[in-house]
Amino acid sequence: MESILVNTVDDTYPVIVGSDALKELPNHLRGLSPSKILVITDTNVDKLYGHVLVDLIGGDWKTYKYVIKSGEAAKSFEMFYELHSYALKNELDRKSVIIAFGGGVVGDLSGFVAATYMRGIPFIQVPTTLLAHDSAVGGKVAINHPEGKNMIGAFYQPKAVVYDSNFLQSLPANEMRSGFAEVIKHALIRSESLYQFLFKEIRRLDDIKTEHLQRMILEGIQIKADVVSKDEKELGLRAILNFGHTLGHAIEAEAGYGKLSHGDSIAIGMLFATWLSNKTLDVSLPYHELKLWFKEIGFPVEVPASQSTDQLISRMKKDKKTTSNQLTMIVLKEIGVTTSAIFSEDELYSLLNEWRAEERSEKVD
Ligand SMILES: NC(=O)c1ccc[n+]([C@@H]2O[C@H](COP(=O)([O-])OP(=O)(O)OC[C@H]3O[C@@H](n4cnc5c(N)ncnc54)[C@H](O)[C@@H]3O)[C@@H](O)[C@H]2O)c1
Ligand SMILES: O=C(O)C(=O)C[C@@H](O)[C@H](O)[C@H](O)COP(=O)(O)O
Ligand SMILES: [Zn+2]
Repeated sequence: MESILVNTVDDTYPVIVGSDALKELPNHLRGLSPSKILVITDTNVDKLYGHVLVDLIGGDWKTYKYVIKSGEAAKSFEMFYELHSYALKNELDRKSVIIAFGGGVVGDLSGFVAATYMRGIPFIQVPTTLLAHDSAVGGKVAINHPEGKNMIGAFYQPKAVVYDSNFLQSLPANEMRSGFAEVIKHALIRSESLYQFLFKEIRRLDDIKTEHLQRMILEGIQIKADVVSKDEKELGLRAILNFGHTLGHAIEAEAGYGKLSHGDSIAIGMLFATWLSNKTLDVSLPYHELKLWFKEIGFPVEVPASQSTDQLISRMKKDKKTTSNQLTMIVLKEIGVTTSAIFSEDELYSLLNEWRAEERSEKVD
């Protein structure tokens, strides 16, 4: 078992990682002396593991459980309101603790409820997806708006993250792929050696060796923890964690929440950002190698044909990194080294169109 620390302005918290990490949860709860506990989970996780968590903590503390319908649609204002009503009905107070037990959807939603209930109560992340090696760490909590991803939210750090890799054994293939996109992101922005390792060893996701999985989770979390510890509220450096997300979020929202996974969407976004790096900086990143690898893994590698460049640019304009109509893209100077590039709406429109046209013509050739 490993413990990685995240240092924030107000606090330092551990990310406990490993098989059987879950047994550390009661210790962390004891440290918080909760008056009550609210476990928020989703229908799939509850079916598989609901009893495990309740058996572990239910004897020691008055515990409530709220099960949301699985899927991205739950990151909604309605569900946020519903959870607040449930917490009020059951008289949770300021010493109550929320446990987010699930993937990034449960984590983002529950974290935002914790951030806002009575102006903030403690919460612990117990992630159950590969993607959540990213989402559970760093305190970005949010719900979606039809206009855009994570538009209503906060920076609100958990008291601890307990990441038990045993949960990943039941994760469906498409969800492993979605999480793997964020692992690749962490490598591309911060670690050439992690990228080389992933590229060499991981050609398919249904037979990942345990030690390979452990390595990618640990290094991914270390990268995330390091960036967040240096820039908790995205005043500068943290924006690198958004590599692939400017286009990726636009694609995800345009498809309709839950239609295309977060990871699949940002995989397309990362390909565009890599192409854009080659096009606009004096660099030659292995774009074609990356694209072929993505295809082999099963990622979509193009923007859905039904989405127009117009629609996408209008969504990208609303990205949180945009200021005064200038769109910011995180690009790569080399693998493991990023910089940011600013574009006007028209410039980015032309570049996105050019990339899409090139991809179409390559398919025909
Ligand atoms: N806050 C952040 O920093 C951050 C970072 C990355 C992504 N995100 C957000 O995370 C969300 C995506 O998270 P996700 O990919 O974990 O999605 P998710 O929470 O929807 O989980 C994916 C699916 O897997 C199921 N599942 C979860 N754990 C399981 C398990 N152990 N076994 C079997 N099935 C299981 C879920 O029920 C769901 O159907 C998006 O909303 C994205 O915007 C947030
Ligand atoms: O932690 C961060 O910072 C990230 O950008 C991580 C991303 O993987 C994640 O999808 C995040 O929710 C995106 O944030 P947003 O600010 O673009 O909504
Ligand atoms: Zn992401």
